[in-house]
Order: sequence, then structure tokens, then C-alpha cells
Amino acid sequence: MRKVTIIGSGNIGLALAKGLVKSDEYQANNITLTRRVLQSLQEEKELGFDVSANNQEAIQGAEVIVLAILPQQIRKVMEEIRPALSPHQIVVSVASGVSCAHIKEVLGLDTIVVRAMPNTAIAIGQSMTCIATDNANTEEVAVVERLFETVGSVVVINEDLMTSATALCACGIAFFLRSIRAASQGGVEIGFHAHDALKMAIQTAKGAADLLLQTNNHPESEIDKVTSPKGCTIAGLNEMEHNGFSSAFIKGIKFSAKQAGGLYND
Ligand SMILES: NC(=O)C1=CN([C@@H]2O[C@H](COP(=O)(O)OP(=O)(O)OC[C@H]3O[C@@H](n4cnc5c(N)ncnc54)[C@H](OP(=O)(O)O)[C@@H]3O)[C@@H](O)[C@H]2O)C=CC1
Ligand SMILES: O=C(O)[C@@H]1CCC=N1
Repeated sequence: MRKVTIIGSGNIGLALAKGLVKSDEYQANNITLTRRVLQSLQEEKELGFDVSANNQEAIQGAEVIVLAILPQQIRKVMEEIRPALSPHQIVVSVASGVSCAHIKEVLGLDTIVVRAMPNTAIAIGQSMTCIATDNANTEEVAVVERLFETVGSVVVINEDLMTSATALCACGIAFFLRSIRAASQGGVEIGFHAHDALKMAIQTAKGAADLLLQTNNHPESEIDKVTSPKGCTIAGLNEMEHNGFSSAFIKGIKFSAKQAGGLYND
């Protein structure tokens, strides 16, 4: 079985590890997890993951090394692992705003580097992951594609769109979650208990997403089927638009994309 090392087992690193095991394509004992505060990985150790605070030892024998470290911490980690890297290992960075060129500048120009931008739904095999590279060959990209396809959908994009992918997909999951919370808060105001309102909002959002996935229809064509003439749906939608709903969403995504590009401090 292929060995994967995840350096930086925080929110996204652990979500990836859990998703890989849940997919049944990987076993916990083929995944090494690192972080400095090793006590925080006690539960994962009990689940069978190999855990370590030594990044150099942890990457030995790994086919793929995932850097799931904050952009502000990644240079130090790369300097640390550089002497222990082997030529055929694929380095996958999920750090936002850190380019392939930045990574090769520290790890060496011959290092095989692929950037990946997953989201936290990776823990349940439902990530939307964008990947990009400027030097990996087709086979190496295919290895990374297969890894992330076991935990969701994958799109290969040009590297110059990675910060946009960060905003739309990685941050995006938070935007949709906030919209579900807002819907449930509205539900409470119109008469439901919080628990029921949240359940209704979640299933309605899931139905909307599945409708688009399964029919390939444009959202507006599905909206047209809901909006009866002179009805309450168009009244609600237009009230939301008068208050800037689409505009706020678009502005938020643009602002996140701008921020995502500036997180790496040389
Ligand atoms: N959260 C998300 O949804 C997504 C995040 N990303 C990107 O993933 C990266 C990580 O983000 P996120 O998971 O949210 O951040 P977290 O802070 O949750 O995780 C970072 C982890 O790195 C560990 N770490 C720090 N220094 C070292 C080191 N020297 N050696 C080993 N481990 C170390 C930290 O643990 P300790 O302090 O114990 O060392 C921490 O657990 C970021 O670059 C972010 O841009 C990308 C897509 C989605
Ligand atoms: O908020 C962040 O900076 C990270 C990157 C994408 C999702 N979380």
C-alpha cells in the first residue's frame, strides 16, 4: 500500500487523513501524521496512525508528502525536511498563497511539487479539490489526482487560479455553512424550534446541491421551477437581492481570494 506522510496534522491535515481511511483505499498504518505537540495526536495514535514530531524521520519511505502547514510556518518546515527528501517523492502543498516556485526555491528546483486546495468535507469524502503544478509529469499528477479522488472530486487547474480556487472551494465551504445557519435562524423567527429549523435548512441545502449535481441544470433554471407567478418565493428572493445577497456573496469571495494570495511571508 502507498505510504503518505502528512506534515501538520491540524484541521485540514487530519480531515484528509480521516477521509483517506474512511475511503477504505488507505489504512491508518500507512499514514504518518506529524505535529509539534504530539499529545494532540493521541486519539489518532490509538486509531492506528503512525504519529511523530520528527518531520525528517516521518517522510522516510513516503510516496507522497503533504504539507498541511500554515503559510507563515511552511518555510521553516521545508528547510527542515529538505536534507531528508528523496528524488522521487512527490511534495503536495495545501498551503494557500505559497506557489510551486516558492516551494522549489527552498526544497530544490528538481523537487516534484503539486499544489492542492481541498476543503474540510474531505473528512467525509466530499471535498472539492483543485490541483496545480508547474513541473510534475502526467504520471505524478495522476498519483495526486487519485489520492484526492478517493476523498471527493478533483479539478486540475492552472496555478495562477489557485488563490481563486482557495476562495471558491476551501473558504467556500464556510460561506455555504454560514448561509445554512442564516436560513435556520430565519426558520426560528417564523416559528420552528432551533433543532428542527437547522435540520430543515440542512436537508433543503443538500437537496438544492444534489438537484444541480444530478440534473446538470443551471441554478436559475431550477429557481424558475420554484417561483410561482406573484408567489412567495420570488418575493423572498427579490427582498434578499434588494438587501445585497448575491452582491455580498460575490464581494466576500473576491475579498477572500485577495487575502489568500497574500498569506506567505518570505
Ligand atoms: N482549514 C482548511 O479548511 C484549509 C486549510 N488549507 C491550508 O492548510 C494549511 C493548514 O491549515 P489548517 O489545517 O487550517 O491549520 P491548523 O493550524 O489547524 O494546522 C496546522 C498544523 O501544523 C502543525 N505544525 C506547525 N508547525 C509544525 C512543524 N514544524 N512540524 C509539524 N507540524 C507543525 C500544527 O500543530 P503543532 O502546533 O502541534 O505543531 C497544526 O496542527 C494552511 O496553509 C491553509 O492555508 C487549505 C485548504 C483548506
Ligand atoms: O482560512 C484560511 O486561510 C484557510 C485557507 C482556505 C481555508 N482555510
